[in-house]
Amino acid sequence: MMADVMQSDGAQRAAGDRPDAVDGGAGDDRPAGTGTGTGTEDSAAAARIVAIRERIDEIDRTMIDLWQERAALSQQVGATRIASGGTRLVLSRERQILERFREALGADGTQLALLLLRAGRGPL
Ligand SMILES: O=C(O)C(=O)C[C@]1(C(=O)O)C=C[C@@H](O)C=C1
Repeated sequence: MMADVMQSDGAQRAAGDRPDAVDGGAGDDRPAGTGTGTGTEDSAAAARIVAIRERIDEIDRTMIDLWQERAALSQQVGATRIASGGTRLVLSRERQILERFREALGADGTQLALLLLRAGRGPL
């Protein structure tokens, strides 16, 4: 939550008039730790945000677990291949993965897949 902004005429700007304001950002001059941290002073909206955030946090935990599992599996594949005299990388496979993420998520998918690949096999 941000404190309402006092205008030069002494009026306070309404919450809906500052959609670009940032809770905890540069213009937020309230003491640290005050407010609900939801970005709104409307209690019903704040409660809904807190409820939705529970699922967001659950999704984030799952994604972190999956990220770590994938990296470990990728390292196992690499170690298996190198131990058998094979190559460290298989670029044709990496291209398939990059394409899969690009098709599903667009340009951000490509960036995500690059990070995912680096987490497993290390930097190129
Ligand atoms: O599938 C493989 O062959 C892997 O080694 C795994 C992986 C990946 O993280 O997906 C990592 C490195 C390779 O260049 C290609 C793909």
